[in-house]
Amino acid sequence: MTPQFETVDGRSVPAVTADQMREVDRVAVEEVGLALLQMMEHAGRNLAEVAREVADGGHVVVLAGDGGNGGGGICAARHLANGGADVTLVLDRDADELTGAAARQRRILAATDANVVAAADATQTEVAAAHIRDAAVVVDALVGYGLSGALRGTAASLAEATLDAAHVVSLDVPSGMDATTGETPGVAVEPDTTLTLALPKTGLTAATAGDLVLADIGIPRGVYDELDIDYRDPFAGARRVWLRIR
Ligand SMILES: NC(=O)C1=CN([C@@H]2O[C@H](COP(=O)(O)OP(=O)(O)OC[C@H]3O[C@@H](n4cnc5c(N)ncnc54)[C@H](O)[C@@H]3O)[C@@H](O)[C@H]2O)[C@H](O)CC1
Ligand SMILES: [K+]
Repeated sequence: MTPQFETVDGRSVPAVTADQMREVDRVAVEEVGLALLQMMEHAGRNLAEVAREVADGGHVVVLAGDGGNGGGGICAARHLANGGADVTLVLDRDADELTGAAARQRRILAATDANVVAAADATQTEVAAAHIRDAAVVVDALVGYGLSGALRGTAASLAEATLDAAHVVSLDVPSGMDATTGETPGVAVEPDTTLTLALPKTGLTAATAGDLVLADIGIPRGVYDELDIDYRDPFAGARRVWLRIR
């Protein structure tokens, strides 16, 4: 049965599959003119605020992959560093292997004093695991709704290391979980908090998502109307709202 989502004051919020969310992104960019980096900035800012609240001055470790999810995580690392937080970015590959928006975010981050670990080999993955163990909060931005099959390689090792972390905040969905079905074909992050973007994903459950927060990334209602998604603004002027899952 598909879970039902509502705000804490009882407003129902529709859930979308990964394919529907890809369509939302496509219409937002191609037909409405929003840029991916605009939406990502709102994602990263919201994520940084949530991580900062949990960290309460402690060390924040941001795990990032090469897709849109990783780009949002790297953007959050910048906002955390700008605000004076003690932040380490852990990449699941060499920095020069990043592409697209993630590479752009990495380039901008270089102008901050954030610490960066590229977990491209076993030694660096062990360094990253030690950071994860010592962190007040770990931000999981390895993979979002673009997951394909069981989590592999360094991303899988880093996800495994988060299972002992003090507090994990996942971006959009827990990495390793299928955003549409909620299935975990291999290792998956088990977050305390999930910050999901624009609309909740159908695979999120109370058991897998932890506390669920919905972040506004600036998508106008015309995008949802175009796709016949029954959207009633859940934010009421706030940047993010807590959701209940039934
Ligand atoms: N409007 C929005 O919703 C926005 C969403 N954002 C975030 O972007 C992701 C979706 O981005 P996409 O690039 O399509 O995919 P992902 O980042 O989720 O994943 C691609 C990334 O993951 C690697 N990967 C895939 N499967 C595996 C696997 N089994 N093992 C290891 N690695 C895997 C793949 O190689 C790529 O590197 C969405 O969830 C949001 O979080 C934007 O940030 C803002 C706009
Ligand atoms: K994630």
